Amino acid sequence: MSDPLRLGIAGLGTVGAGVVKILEKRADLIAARAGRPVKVTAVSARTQGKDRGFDLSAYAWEDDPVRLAARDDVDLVVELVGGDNGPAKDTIEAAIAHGKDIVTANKAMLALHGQELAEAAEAKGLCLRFEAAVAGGIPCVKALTESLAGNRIERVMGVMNGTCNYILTRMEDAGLPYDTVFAEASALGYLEADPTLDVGGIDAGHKLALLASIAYGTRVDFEAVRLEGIERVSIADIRHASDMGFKVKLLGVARMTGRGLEARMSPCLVPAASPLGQLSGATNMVVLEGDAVGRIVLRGAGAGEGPTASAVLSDVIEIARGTRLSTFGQPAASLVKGTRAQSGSPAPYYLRMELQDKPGALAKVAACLGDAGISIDRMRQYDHADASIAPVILVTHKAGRPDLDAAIERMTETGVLTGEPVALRIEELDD
Ligand SMILES: NC(=O)C1=CN([C@@H]2O[C@H](COP(=O)(O)OP(=O)(O)OC[C@H]3O[C@@H](n4cnc5c(N)ncnc54)[C@H](O)[C@@H]3O)[C@@H](O)[C@H]2O)C=CC1
Ligand SMILES: N[C@@H](CC=O)C(=O)O
Ligand code: NA
Repeated sequence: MSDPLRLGIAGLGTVGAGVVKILEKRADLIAARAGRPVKVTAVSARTQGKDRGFDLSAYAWEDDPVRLAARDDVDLVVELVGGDNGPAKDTIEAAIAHGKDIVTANKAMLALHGQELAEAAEAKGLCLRFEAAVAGGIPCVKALTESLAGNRIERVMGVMNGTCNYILTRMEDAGLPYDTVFAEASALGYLEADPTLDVGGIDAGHKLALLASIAYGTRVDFEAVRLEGIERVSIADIRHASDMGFKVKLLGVARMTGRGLEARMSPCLVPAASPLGQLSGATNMVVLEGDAVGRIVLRGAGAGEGPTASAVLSDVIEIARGTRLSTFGQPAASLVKGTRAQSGSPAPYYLRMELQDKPGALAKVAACLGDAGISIDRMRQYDHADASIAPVILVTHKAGRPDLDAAIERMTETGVLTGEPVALRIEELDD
């Protein structure tokens, strides 16, 4: 058997500890599949004296992950420190400077700095791989990069933040308001240290930006992703959506249009009976559509020790086998700067608003939509405890988002609204 591949693991938290445990438990199986042993030689974390479920004394210790990346007995650096800058980025840069391949799960850093890091690594003939960074255990990066390499990718879609999907499905199942379920998610340890990353759609936006780069051969452009979080989705929206045969999902969609790259991560209504509509709890789903293959639906755990470590190991074993793939499926230097589509394709929208309950209020709202060229498909006024307020649900025919935003602005100017309307796109999955 060939020489071992020697790993330096930076970060021994949920994912890093999971990687070490699988490498210890499945050493023979991994060696057989890789054609050579895969061994951890050195590790780094903030605290050394902590029980992580394995014997740390078997590995050399470094306080500083940058020093770990420079060690002569490390061939491949596994970056599991996290954060879009600071020690994680320093570690990867040090690995590149010292000629080491890199595997990371760090979507935030790659979404912001992936282009420069991939170019720097590839300029030195090194691999920088990131299967765990997108939808954790779901092998969507490899599916796009390898299995679907012969396709023109028509659309990439998905639910890529388990925390948001947990919150939305729990609100529906238990009939609980957003704030209560958010507190539950926090108590369960689901939320990132900065919860806005989850509920603001940022974490999922990072993941979509990475998949879009592979799918369309464009430089990673997180700024191109139009982001909207789930904070304003209410139990009322979830119930109304359900009455109409829809579920509310934080949905990411990327597609290349004649107007440029359309990429958005926002709460949308999707048909309840579709695979995306059926997705419950913290599970993720990635839907890939290729011109030759058609639609592929991948469903599984997007986070957690085992699933994320599984994805990290898929990259480690790929490199151990001698397979050397570009980070984004083609040389990073050949990725083009994509044009950003200024707005998404037209779609029907669900609108919930509260009006002053007085003559002519609804007519003014309808006129604002009509003036913006938006036609109403369905409308419903429902009961409210406060008799001075009239809550209204509207579903529009297909409309462009800029037109809808202009109409909402004009509605606000009329003074008949008692709060900011909620507008949710109804995603047409089969067009
Ligand atoms: N936890 C999960 O389910 C998933 C995590 N990821 C990504 O994997 C990466 C790691 O995540 P977790 O394991 O959850 O994080 P964690 O917070 O559990 O662990 C981070 C580790 O890095 C170490 N660390 C932090 N700063 C350090 C420094 N300056 N020097 C040395 N060590 C330092 C900590 O001591 C800890 O061992 C992140 O980029 C995260 O976004 C991706 C998918 C899922
Ligand atoms: N916060 C993320 C964790 C994995 O990326 C999520 O909820 O999906
Ligand atoms: Na993945």
